[in-house]
Amino acid sequence: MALQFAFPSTAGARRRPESRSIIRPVRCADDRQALFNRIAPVYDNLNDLFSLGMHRVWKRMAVSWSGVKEGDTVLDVCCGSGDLAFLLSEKVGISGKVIALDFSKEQLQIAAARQSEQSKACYKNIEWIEGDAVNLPFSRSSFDAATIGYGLRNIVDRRKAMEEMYKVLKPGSKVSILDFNKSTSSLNSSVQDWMIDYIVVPIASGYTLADEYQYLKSSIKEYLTGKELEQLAGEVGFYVAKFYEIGAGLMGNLVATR
Ligand SMILES: C[S@@+](CC[C@H](N)C(=O)[O-])C[C@H]1O[C@@H](n2cnc3c(N)ncnc32)[C@H](O)[C@@H]1O
Repeated sequence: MALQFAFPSTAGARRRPESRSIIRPVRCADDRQALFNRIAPVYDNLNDLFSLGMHRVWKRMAVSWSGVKEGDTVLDVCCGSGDLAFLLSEKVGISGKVIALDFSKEQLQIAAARQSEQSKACYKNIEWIEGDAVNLPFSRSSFDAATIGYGLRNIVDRRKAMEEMYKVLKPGSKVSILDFNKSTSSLNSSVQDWMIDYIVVPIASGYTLADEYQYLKSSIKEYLTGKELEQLAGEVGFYVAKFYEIGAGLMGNLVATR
């Protein structure tokens, strides 16, 4: 079902009345859905700030690794406010189609508002779908390529999400999975921890979102290493899976071919 949204008010972050010092454990899908709804108003600006704009480069790399071509029908899972979907639509052009799915209504509202502010014709063929990555509402073998940016780490049942992506991809097509790298290098993980503790969380606390961004650290610790991601993709049925470290090893991208 395509979502039709009115323009949301994105003027300023929605502030909660008081800052909380207790870190609420984020354990289940419902917690995560609420978390992504809460951070939606500031998510894009904070991404630019924390990565000094580099997330845009990594997302371009992820899209290019997906092997997307003009005229393709492609899927972006966990689309958030739409960065990867917009990049994909530039690749598929006006003869292609982008389906972008997320379970956060607020992220989707921002994505739809961004779409209506843009004049590029190709952006018109993005359809926003509210749905769950572990239960994709599409037929088997419907997509020529898929992406998922900073999404898989946040999904409780990652194997199911991988199975779902495998199911909806056409044979021979690829999924490109961009996320933080759960590095096996203690230097890399110390740098990630330091950046989260001393840059990300203090800035996020200015928006009363300290807990939400503190979750980043535990989510990386609970994520999979590049080797584990390759292994999971193989177990699910992808016949080639290759993990690339990018961003000085702080980020990683798995490319899996069905
Ligand atoms: C960190 S954001 C990434 C957004 C976007 N892909 C980007 O790279 O900017 C993660 C997104 O995944 C979505 N998400 C997490 N778990 C999900 C699930 N099970 N089904 C659908 N969306 C999910 C969240 O709502 C959120 O918008």
